Amino acid sequence: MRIAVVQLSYGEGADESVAERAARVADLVREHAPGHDLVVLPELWSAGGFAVSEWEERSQSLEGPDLPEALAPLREAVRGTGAVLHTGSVVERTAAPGPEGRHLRNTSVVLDPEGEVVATYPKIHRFGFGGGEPRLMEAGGDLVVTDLPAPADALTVGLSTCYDLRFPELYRAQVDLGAQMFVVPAAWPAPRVEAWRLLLRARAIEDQCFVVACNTAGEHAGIRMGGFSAVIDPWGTVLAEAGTGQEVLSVEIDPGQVDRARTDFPVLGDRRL
Ligand SMILES: NC(=O)CCC(=O)C(=O)O
Repeated sequence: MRIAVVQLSYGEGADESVAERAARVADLVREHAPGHDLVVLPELWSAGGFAVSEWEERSQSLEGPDLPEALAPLREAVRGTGAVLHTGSVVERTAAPGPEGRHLRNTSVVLDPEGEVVATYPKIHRFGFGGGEPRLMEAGGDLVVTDLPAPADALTVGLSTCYDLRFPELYRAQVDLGAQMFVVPAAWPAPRVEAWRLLLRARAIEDQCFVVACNTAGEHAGIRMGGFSAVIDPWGTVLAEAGTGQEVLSVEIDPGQVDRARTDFPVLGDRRL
């Protein structure tokens, strides 16, 4: 199974519109998706992970048959490449308010090779300590563990987003639902990037899963993003890691490694609840 991790940079076009940024990202998908089974983009690239004041204006509706402005060009880009596309996440605008009365969520969207939506995941743990996401967004309430369509169907995948990484019980719950690989889009800043690198490896080791993690690079809203996207195997070995700029990782993984690791070193069987 070959995976492409597209670590996007906000770079010089930090003030680009949603349409301009989506066109730029679609070009990257068109260029890099061929030859890959799964392509992964980072969290909130169309709205800006920390551009809180722009979230409302840049929010996207996922209701109805047509994809919104940020995702429609990606549908066109992935068609014909043969890859499944994890589009990272968007600021989703819902018609009905959620339990806390808000209309926004941080929602990941996965497209099949025809560009149809096959999975969504509203982020459960909101980052901001009372500001940012907890102030403006509803929290997701459901674990999402799913078998992606072919050709990315070799492993059962658990979806999570950025700050979720700090909550190991989420990942253990996903393992209990069958997860063999965690896909984690992120907008994780540079000052805490060593925590990001460590937690990615910890989740891989403790849950004996592949971790596919796609962070953002560059700077926006005065925050420098951390980069260091990575693909990590179930033993915690880093198979590939990006630097701090825009970069695309292309990594071949052996899906059989999950079952082999869990058989050869059956630590999950020693849990005491
Ligand atoms: N977008 C996020 O969830 C940021 C998380 C973060 O910066 C941290 O956990 O540290």
